[in-house]
Amino acid sequence: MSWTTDLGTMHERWQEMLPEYGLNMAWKVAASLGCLLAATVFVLKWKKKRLFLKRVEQEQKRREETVKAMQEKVNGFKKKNPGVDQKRILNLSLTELLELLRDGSLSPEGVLYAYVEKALEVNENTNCVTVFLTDCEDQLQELKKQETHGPLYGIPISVKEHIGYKRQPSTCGLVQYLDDLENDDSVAVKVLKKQGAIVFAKTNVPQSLFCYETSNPIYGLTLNPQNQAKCSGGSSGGEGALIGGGGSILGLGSDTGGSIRIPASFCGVAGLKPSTNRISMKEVREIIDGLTIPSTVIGPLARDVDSLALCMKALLCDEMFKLDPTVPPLPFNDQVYSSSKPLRVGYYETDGFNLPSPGMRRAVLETTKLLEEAGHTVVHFTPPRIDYMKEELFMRNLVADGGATLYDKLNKNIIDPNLQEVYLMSCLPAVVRKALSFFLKPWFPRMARSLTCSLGISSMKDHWRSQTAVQEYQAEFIAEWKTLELDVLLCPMTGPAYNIGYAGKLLGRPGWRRAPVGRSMCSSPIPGRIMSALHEGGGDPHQGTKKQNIKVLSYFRADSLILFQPLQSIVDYLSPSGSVYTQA
Ligand SMILES: CCCCCCCCCCCCCC(=O)O
Repeated sequence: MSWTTDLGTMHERWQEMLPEYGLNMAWKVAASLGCLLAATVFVLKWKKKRLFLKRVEQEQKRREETVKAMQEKVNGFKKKNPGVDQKRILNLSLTELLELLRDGSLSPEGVLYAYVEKALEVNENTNCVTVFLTDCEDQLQELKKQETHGPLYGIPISVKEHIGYKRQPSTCGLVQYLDDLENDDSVAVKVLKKQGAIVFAKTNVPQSLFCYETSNPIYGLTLNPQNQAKCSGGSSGGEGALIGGGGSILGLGSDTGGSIRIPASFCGVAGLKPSTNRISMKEVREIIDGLTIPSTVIGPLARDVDSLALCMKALLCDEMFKLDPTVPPLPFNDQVYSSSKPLRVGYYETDGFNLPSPGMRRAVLETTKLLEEAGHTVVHFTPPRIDYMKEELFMRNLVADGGATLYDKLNKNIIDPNLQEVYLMSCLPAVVRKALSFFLKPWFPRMARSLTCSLGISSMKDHWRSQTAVQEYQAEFIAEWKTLELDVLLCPMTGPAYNIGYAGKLLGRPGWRRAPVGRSMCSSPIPGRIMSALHEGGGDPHQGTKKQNIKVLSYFRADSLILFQPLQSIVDYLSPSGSVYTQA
């Protein structure tokens, strides 16, 4: 064989091998790139998790230090003042406590440390405090400088975690906000201080606030103070647990779709969701900035209805109207509050969408009887088109961007187990949600509708249409209300408290099924608790009407919480009961 023939054969063989060799090579390169990519993703994820956990660990340490510092302050005070009767102080109602503070029988220090000591104990049992505010001694000094005693003189108060407090983060349970310390107090906190209150703790929230189970990867899970197998509800679950356990006499929470009302119900305390922008939202962190329908509002939680009214009276003052001129300058209407005129009370046991628990249904009916015996007129009320309101109006507007903002906020975090489903839903591309909705429709019509609503608003035209639909629904609700000439509406409330893990699960599955939640998710009711809620309303302050129209009927001993709602509150939030989205 000649030299040239050799070369020719080699060339031919090379030509034959090339495709195979090239293909093998391509596979190898692709596989290596894939491995590299996977390894990079893994390393980045691992790094992110490590950074996250490190930052969380630092925050937990900081939190522990505030616990220790507060314990030391309590010990120091008790050593110097051995005669202070903590038990007596804790048993006083807010009105009684204020009286004794004003006449000097009790000192603000004595009251503060009695509550801090109890709060430390409740926190130990329920994990409800995110941070103790160790500057409370400075606040006591400031209080001494005040010339007159404000309406909350010497009252220790707790606030929900996302309500701004200077030099503290407002995280909403999200790690990216841990280093974003507030430069100043929020308006609500400034007003509380001005009125004589001592703010001593910030309380726990669910991750992102969009959940009815108070749990997040930074501060952990908050338990129910009455029964540790139960959750405290959310999103003001830290407040509910602290007040329900006796560690605070008054607190501020916030509510978009039940976040004051549900923890109040679960923890056996009273709560008020006031009308939109009644209390300033300045320097209160919101998850979806710019969300106006539905809107978030700050409101008080306390042991009884009188304390809620007292807190509202104190907050609705010139100081707040001056600090935040967007808040309508309407003071509390005491005349309406203390009126004993018989009322026309509308009621319903179920809104036809959410099934009440048996205890709740019974409580509503027993309450109607008590109201009649007390001389009020009770009329049955059918809330109009609740499924439409909850799905098309509330849900669609809440996630008008299809969940994109929520996804952005959660994405920087380890996702709390209670938020997994919501997170997953917000990750799903629109086309997948549409397809899922289509296939699920015959078997799970509610779930299918929820998926469609989770797509949000697709265009400006759609947005205006949705706003009009909200206005039309409000008009429909008002018309129904006026036909029956109602003063107030008595509604069932979500509760009794759910076992741990269930309140969170409900969020990702709005409207999947009509499950007998009363039986499957709640077990025994909380016996003999005083539970009540009150709602505030009146003419639209922006339109210059004068009535503030607070109605407080009374409170009742029942095994379930009852909700009283005057008209404005309902129309404001499109939410005729606190049980929105909780019992699907
Ligand atoms: C695409 C994402 C779907 C997200 C579903 C969100 C459900 C919203 C529940 C509303 C919770 C409101 C809590 C509150 O009252 O502050």
